[in-house]
Amino acid sequence: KKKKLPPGPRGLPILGNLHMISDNLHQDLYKIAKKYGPIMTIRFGLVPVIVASSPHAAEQFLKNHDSIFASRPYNEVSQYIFYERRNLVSAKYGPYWRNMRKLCTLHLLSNAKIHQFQPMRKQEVGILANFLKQAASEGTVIDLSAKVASLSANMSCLMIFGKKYMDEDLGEKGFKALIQDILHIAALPNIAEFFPFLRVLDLQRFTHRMKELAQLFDGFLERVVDEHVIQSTEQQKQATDMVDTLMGIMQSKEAVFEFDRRHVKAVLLDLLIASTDTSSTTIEWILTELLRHPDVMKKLQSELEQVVSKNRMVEESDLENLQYLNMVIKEGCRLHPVAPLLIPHESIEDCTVDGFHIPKGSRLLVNVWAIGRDSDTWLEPEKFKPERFQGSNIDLRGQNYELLPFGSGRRGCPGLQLGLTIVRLVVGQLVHCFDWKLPNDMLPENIDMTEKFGLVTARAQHLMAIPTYRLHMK
Ligand code: HEM
Repeated sequence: KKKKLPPGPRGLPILGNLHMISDNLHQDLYKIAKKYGPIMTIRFGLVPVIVASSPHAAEQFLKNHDSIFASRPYNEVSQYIFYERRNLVSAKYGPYWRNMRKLCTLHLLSNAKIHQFQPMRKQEVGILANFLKQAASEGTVIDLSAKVASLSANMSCLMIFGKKYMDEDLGEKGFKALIQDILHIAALPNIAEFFPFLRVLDLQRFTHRMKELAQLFDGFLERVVDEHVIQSTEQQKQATDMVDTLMGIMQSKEAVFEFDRRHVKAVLLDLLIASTDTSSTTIEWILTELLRHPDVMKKLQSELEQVVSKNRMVEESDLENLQYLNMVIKEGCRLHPVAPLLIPHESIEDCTVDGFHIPKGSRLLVNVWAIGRDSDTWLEPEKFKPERFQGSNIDLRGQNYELLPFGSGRRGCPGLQLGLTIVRLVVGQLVHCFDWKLPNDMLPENIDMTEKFGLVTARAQHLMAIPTYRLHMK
């Protein structure tokens, strides 16, 4: 008896459904799923891809069959750039991933570690606020996307490497553009992966670019690690940043698995790439929605006035008391999950989901962008309305399958607590300290909302706005 695969559009010979895919993969899959249903199959070349597009489907894969779908597919980016998959993000499901994940959650992303970097976050957000205060007095238009990206890169560098690195420190294109290059290239369909026999031709010049990026980042990470080795021998310093922590683990030989300099570099690169653009892009989209909805901005400012007062800035200790801010963030993440298809998962054995046969080695994409727009789940899904979370216990930590900006289950984001703290603090501070106006009398409804798809999907156009300082403090 033939096993029943999930339905899907008929593919072309060899190409499969690749011809149906444009620049915004998540949007294309959303449209295709409307016809074929919340669990569907498409083919990228020779590779079967299962797409989950409803809360129920997400729960099936990420909870009920979590251990079967907890692996990651092979890809050339992790092979070339992430030290032959020695990082956490692209490690296969198994003992190596389990040990790595434990190491990261226990030593690098624990609550104690997050707390340790709190003064640094306060200082960096303070520096940005001072810059904006000056710009406000001069009526300058601010490139908010660029400012938030720099803030996030600075916070990531200070936490991971112990110091800030500037764009000039990495290649001609600069630090932030190169991180975006990795995220972009990692998300694009790579012909060499779908048609292994075409690999040698490198038709898209991806392999060439990956090797270039790998060399640039490796040179940079070598320098960072060397600097730390010199400092630790000269000053006997305590572990203060994540490089110190990882070097300490490497030297103590306490890791129960092979852990050498390549592993240290792979984890450092993982943390840098996983933390920088995710946080800044989430903030960028939420600020965009606030500028598009002045009434929501006003309501949030009034909450901030009540809880914090206009006599001081927002502190991290205020965050728990800012209920409306939390609703704004949930609503922003519902409409703009920055990883719209999560990171691809892969099944490690055959299984049956909702009566459909899913063969071993299938790629799984969970379209959380589509789930956030599911009209069976959300009332008026296209509208930005934080009030929909009033009195609701839907949270974004992975227990509620209608809202999964951080994924869920074994491969869910281990940096959730840190990422959420940064997003809440920065959005809260920028809205509390400043009123924001669009340049050239632009109307809120005219803000361009085009997306640029990548592993992290950002605004295609930078967000520009003019601040006015609004606190009573000098
Ligand atoms: C707002 C900020 C962030 C968002 C929205 C976010 C989102 C995500 C998503 C959607 C995944 C994939 C889940 C899956 O495949 O099922 C993920 C994985 C991951 N994230 Fe985050 N993330 C954020 C911040 C961070 C931070 C700050 C760090 C660390 C410093 C981090 C580290 C990781 C790692 C290491 C993984 C891979 C986990 C694994 O494969 O086992 N993330 N994140």
